[in-house]
Amino acid sequence: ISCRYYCYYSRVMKAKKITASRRRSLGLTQWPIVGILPAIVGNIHRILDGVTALLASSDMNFQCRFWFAGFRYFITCDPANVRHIFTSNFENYPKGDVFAEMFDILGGGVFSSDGDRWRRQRAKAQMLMTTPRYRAFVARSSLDKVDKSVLPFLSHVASTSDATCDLQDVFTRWSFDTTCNLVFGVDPGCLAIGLPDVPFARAMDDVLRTVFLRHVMPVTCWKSMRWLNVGHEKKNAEARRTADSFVAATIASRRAAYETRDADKSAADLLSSFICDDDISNDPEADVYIRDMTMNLLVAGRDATSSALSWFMYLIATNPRVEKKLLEELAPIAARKPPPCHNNNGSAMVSFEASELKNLLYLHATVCECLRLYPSLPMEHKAVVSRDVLPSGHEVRPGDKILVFNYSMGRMKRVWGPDRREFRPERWISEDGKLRYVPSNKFVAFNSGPRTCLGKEMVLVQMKVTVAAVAWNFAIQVVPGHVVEPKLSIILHMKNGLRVRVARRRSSAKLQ
Ligand code: HEM
Repeated sequence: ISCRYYCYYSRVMKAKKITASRRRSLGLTQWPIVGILPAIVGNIHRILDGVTALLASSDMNFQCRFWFAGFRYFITCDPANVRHIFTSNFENYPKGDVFAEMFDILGGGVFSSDGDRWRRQRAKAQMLMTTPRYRAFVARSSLDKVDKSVLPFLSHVASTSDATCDLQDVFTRWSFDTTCNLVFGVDPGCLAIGLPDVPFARAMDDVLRTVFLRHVMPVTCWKSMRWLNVGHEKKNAEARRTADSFVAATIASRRAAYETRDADKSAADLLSSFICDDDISNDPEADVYIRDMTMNLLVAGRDATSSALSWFMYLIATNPRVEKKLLEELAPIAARKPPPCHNNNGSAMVSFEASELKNLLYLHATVCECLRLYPSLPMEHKAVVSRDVLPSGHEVRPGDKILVFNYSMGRMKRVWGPDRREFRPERWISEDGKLRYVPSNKFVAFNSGPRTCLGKEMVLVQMKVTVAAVAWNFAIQVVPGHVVEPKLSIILHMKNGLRVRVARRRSSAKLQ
């Protein structure tokens, strides 16, 4: 971001009665010509906490612009504005063309499209993802993956001499395999002892890295690089070829299987459902539609889920009080399982069915609390169609960009109270022991309004099945000295991974 950063942020600050000394304490001195650009560049490594501090001091909203490029940004984490932008005046705030271009990997799929196209894609995906058959498939395959991959892998790590691994890498592999299986009905086997290199997974990493760089580079710059086919844009083009050929080959072989009647008629993965759907199959553009839809679900699901799992295990490992309460909640279910081989993984390890975990209040509260503090998508991007005045009193105009900071929302005193920085699942439980209702414009981890995450129910099942089994069977400890901090990315990954020491729990030690 090598530009003069002009903003009328100072006017907003003044309006909000923020003193110059307070601004200086945030490192936000207004310099002549360059404005607060030095502060932004100097804090780029901690941009999420920097923006959070700024939002906390400016009543949860501020506005700024890059004059040289004609960009105006409105930055917010105000629940009233979120309700307005995501729900009450939804039609005025699409994702916009720039977003669709940055995410060109998604084609015209549900995640990046707007208007009627988005509506049709969403309705179709929602219909297929909410059937009892698909829900049962999610529950079954999540448990299967835990039994056959996650527990054996961690057991192997625990038996090695240093017993350490990067848990974030484990969950990214887990998530890729699981999402591929749910979307394509194929498990690429990324999470296996030896951690094999899978070209499709590597290609998806390269593509998403490029999407992030497109968010932080001037548009003309990355577009020129794309045109010249150099740097990360060149790598991206190669990665897209790998990803597209995997998807095209998978669609072609599944279609062939259906045509020769070799296909597994009981398959519940989304690709099979799309191929069997008459509306989609009769469309002359069916393969493009299926390619876009499946690629969108893969991109939407994979990294968000692995990020959530990594932060969950980090929070449990560093909060023994919460870990103990979770194990106490799981203990009666584990006790009901017949000894000595408690489940279908052939070992003495215990795993839990989705149906057994469905009503566990503390487990649910812990997942929500984790996503409050560490939402997998730390910010969201909206365009403005016509002039509007937001509930905060700020005016936005066509051409403005709105960035909603989900990460900051979870850290606002006015939204979550003075203990907002504490990891305290109890805040989700009411005095009468029920789950407390929290509106989605305040808990934005899964978005709010008509574009609410389509994978929400599915991911809650996957997360609970996985974290319950890992926490019950293994004591996870962050390797001393390992620094855990957010990475600069569109997904809230950990910059240095999550280096942990893994030990099998003895039954007698589980509740100590
Ligand atoms: C912990 C995991 C997840 C989190 C925190 C999460 C969060 C979100 C958020 C914040 C959005 C809105 C993004 C935006 O508009 O820019 C979104 C959209 C979406 N998510 Fe998720 N997601 C997760 C997992 C999944 C999974 C596993 C799937 C399905 C495979 C999925 C499918 C979608 C889809 C299709 C959309 C687009 C909805 C639309 O625009 O109408 N998500 N998700």
